[in-house]
Amino acid sequence: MLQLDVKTIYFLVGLFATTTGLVLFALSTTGRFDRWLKYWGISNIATGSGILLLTFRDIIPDFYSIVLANMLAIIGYYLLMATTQRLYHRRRIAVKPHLLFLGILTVLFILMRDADSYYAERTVLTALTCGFYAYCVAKSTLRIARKEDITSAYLVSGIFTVATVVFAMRAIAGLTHHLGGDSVFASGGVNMWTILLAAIIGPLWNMSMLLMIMERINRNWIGRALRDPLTSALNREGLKAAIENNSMRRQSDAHPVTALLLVDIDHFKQVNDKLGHAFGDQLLCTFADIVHHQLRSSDLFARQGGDEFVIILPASGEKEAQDVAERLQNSFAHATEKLKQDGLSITLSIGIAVAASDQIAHSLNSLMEQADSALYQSKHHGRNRITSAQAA
Ligand SMILES: Nc1nc2c(ncn2[C@@H]2O[C@H](COP(=O)(O)OP(=O)(O)OP(=O)(O)O)[C@@H](O)[C@H]2O)c(=O)[nH]1
Repeated sequence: MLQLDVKTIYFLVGLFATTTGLVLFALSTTGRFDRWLKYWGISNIATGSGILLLTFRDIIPDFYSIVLANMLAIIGYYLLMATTQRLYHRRRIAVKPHLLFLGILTVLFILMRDADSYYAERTVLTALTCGFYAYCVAKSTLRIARKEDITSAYLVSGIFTVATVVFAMRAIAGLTHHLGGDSVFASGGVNMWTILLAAIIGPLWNMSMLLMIMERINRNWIGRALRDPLTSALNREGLKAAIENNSMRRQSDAHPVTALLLVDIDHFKQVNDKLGHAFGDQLLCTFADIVHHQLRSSDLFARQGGDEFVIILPASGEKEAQDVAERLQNSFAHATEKLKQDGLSITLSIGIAVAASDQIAHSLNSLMEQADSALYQSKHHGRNRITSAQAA
């Protein structure tokens, strides 16, 4: 019959976290990963070695098996929070308030290095601090899940929510003297349950973090393959893929028509010739920003090539398309006002075509042709115009 005492479980949990951390850290030194992998590796090493040190109680001095052990566990959680914050914000993270929190706790722990007293207080403090960081991880991974539509980030967030609850239980048990004994290795009460849960949660969160990062990288690459790198508008492939997505079909019952706008910047070549290619690039980005601000989340925006763009407005007819076209012309005229000083009058020519929403995926080419003829009419009649295919 297999018999595991609490100390052995602690040892195994510590060993697993430390070795996982060492592997992650070794990988991070290859320079092939962003800094988050280093944080994640060190976080595992710190938490794991803290737990391992705990199991050497009575073998090594109390300072190492109590003060240092608890501090390492807290630092490990802190770095885990830093990892997920870095993943969320991508750039810098706000470290100062957290370092202050960590500093206060360090002082408290050093005041409590007496092995035989303050066991419950120590447990409460460690549980509250680690619980706080686990809560921060749950919150930032939930944000990643929602903002970037990453399913496995929900899993990470769920696991850390459970971890937060486990730490809260431990803190409450410490405060109400229900820890199950006066040592961290007591095999009764909440103490036993929390270490068992930690043994399950540890491997699970490492696995789910890995899944989250893989899914994120995957989405990032797919996103890049379907977008124009300069303006972040969809490219042709991206537009096709988005149309095949059933979002437009879902809306077709309530709103049977979809409008397509083909937009071309007038005299764009003159911008390149007079102000340089880099300025031309900037103008394309300005136009893309204006469009991104004007459109609804269900609308599609793609770059056809050069200075020509496509906008698809699901659940919109002729009238809505005209309104959007006019708004774009006005905003663009406002944004390019200063170019008049350089003798450049940069405007937008637009062609509009409308089709039944449930036909859009099949009739995209013919709709494009209609919008293209309408755009040609806009150019032909002096530019800075909006022409509908029905009128053309
Ligand atoms: N800066 C920059 N220019 C580009 C890019 N792609 C295409 N172009 C330039 O865009 C210009 C488009 O010129 P045309 O198609 O003649 O259009 P236009 O000058 O706007 O003339 P009209 O459409 O007739 O008003 C060309 O000079 C291309 O070299 C790009 O990514 N960046």
